Amino acid sequence: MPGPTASPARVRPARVRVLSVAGTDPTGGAGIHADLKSFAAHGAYGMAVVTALVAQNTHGVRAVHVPDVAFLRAQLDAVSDDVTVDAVKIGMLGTRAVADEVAAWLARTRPPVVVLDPVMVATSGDRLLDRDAEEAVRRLVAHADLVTPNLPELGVLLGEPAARTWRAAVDQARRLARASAVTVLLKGGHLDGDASPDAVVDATTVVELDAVRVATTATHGTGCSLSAAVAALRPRRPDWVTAVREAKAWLTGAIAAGEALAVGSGRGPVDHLHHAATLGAPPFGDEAWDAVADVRAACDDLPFVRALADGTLRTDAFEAYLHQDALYLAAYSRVLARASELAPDGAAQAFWARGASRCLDVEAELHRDRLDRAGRAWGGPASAVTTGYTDHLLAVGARGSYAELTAAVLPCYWLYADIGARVLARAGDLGAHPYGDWIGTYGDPGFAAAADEARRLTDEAAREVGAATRARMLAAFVRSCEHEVAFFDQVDAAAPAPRGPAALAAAGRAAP
Ligand SMILES: Nc1ncnc2c1ncn2[C@@H]1O[C@H](COP(=O)(O)OP(=O)(O)O)[C@@H](O)[C@H]1O
Ligand SMILES: Cc1ncc(COP(=O)(O)OP(=O)(O)O)c(N)n1
Repeated sequence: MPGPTASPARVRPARVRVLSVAGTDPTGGAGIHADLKSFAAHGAYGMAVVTALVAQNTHGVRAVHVPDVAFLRAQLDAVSDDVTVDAVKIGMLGTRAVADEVAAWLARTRPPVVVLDPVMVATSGDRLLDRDAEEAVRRLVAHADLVTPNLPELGVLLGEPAARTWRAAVDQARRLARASAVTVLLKGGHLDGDASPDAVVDATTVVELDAVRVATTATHGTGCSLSAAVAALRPRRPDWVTAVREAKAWLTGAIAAGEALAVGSGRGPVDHLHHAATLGAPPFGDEAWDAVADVRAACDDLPFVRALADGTLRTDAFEAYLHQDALYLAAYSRVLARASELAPDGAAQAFWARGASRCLDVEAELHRDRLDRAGRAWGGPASAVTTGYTDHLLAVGARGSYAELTAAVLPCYWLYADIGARVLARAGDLGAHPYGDWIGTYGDPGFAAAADEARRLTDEAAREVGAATRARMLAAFVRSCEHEVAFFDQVDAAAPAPRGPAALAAAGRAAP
């Protein structure tokens, strides 16, 4: 019977509400304990229903007690009668009766996201699922959206021997995905070698996620922690691949930090909160802005910026700058499109996509309204400075995470708007100014609002990353600010006028 306090659908919750249905680990490395830490590490509100009480530690399992299924049902119903569940992660089930009870509850309640970690045998070799329950777990796959087997578990789900190679395992995962209409997160932790790849496999596609194997003893509960992280992320991420990629990057960091916890003398747990150094840290934007105080101060004294503001900049120097700006914007548009592709939600995706489109409009305007009218052949190559900047952005886009990319693209919004505001203030009467119409665009409230939103999205992304990624964000931001300054400085406003890109090339400043 629905309880009187069921959450009203119209209230938008501050956090996603994620339920773990799993066994216990009193040393806190696996089972519901690991799941709840993973949920918290990803900003979710965690809940737990216990399927089995397990006396275990970092060396192995000593005893398992499975309470009566009527009590399991009471726990499950107590949650779902009262709380809106945004995602469920299912772990250790223990017995056939438990697996069937959970399947019946899923059929009744139909949670929007169901992740099934088909836990069968702990890495210590201890069984966590009765042999006669394997068929019940196979039936449970039909209720799941994502199933996360390791290599031996995948074999059992198919009723086949475990794959001995990664290729054979991917083939098995594809067959399971097709037969059960489920997405499979195939985990490669049991492979030999230097890599620990995973793959997200559905009926038509295989996306392999590479990772180096961390040399460590801290791998207890890795499978629990990964599936819980994916369940916590999926309601806020556009697809499984995005959620898994993010969860796996986090898990690799958690594994690397695990031994430092010094928990137990066997195979120890991972550090779920390895990114805790960034919890409670100031907003990324505040830290980043302080870090580039020198760079910002240097901007106002650049000959180009001074000459632009006081109107003494030569026309052809200004046009050479605009030509490079047009080339830059074409590449920057692609980088913003990549940010849109990686964005965690629809609003961020739309924001970066609008930015990408706007860059192309501005690039076209530059040619239509200024460069083509100037009558010179502005078709030459990007300068070394422009290429250096765009290569940096494209590299972060190709290799970095969403958070790093937001930090790399932010200076083009924020630092540019900041410099522009001071040029505008120094320029005086724009009607009498030779570049008044251009400088006037620095006061565009639409651009200021876009810069604010880019900063807000970057702060938001920074709140979800660990210390190492935040450091890479800062490095990417500082590097982009340095490129912004070099970009303004590439046309020497004081020297005899360069004749467009050909002159820049002749001076040894253009890209080959
Ligand atoms: N030493 C390691 N270094 C990096 N990643 C690892 C390591 N061991 C396991 N993983 C990762 O941990 C996750 C759990 O993998 P696996 O050990 O295969 O599952 P389970 O814990 O269910 O047996 C996977 O993402 C896997 O790639
Ligand atoms: C209660 C409980 N559930 C699951 C496991 C298995 O954990 P897993 O993440 O698969 O990793 P290992 O600990 O087996 O490496 C468990 N031990 N206890």
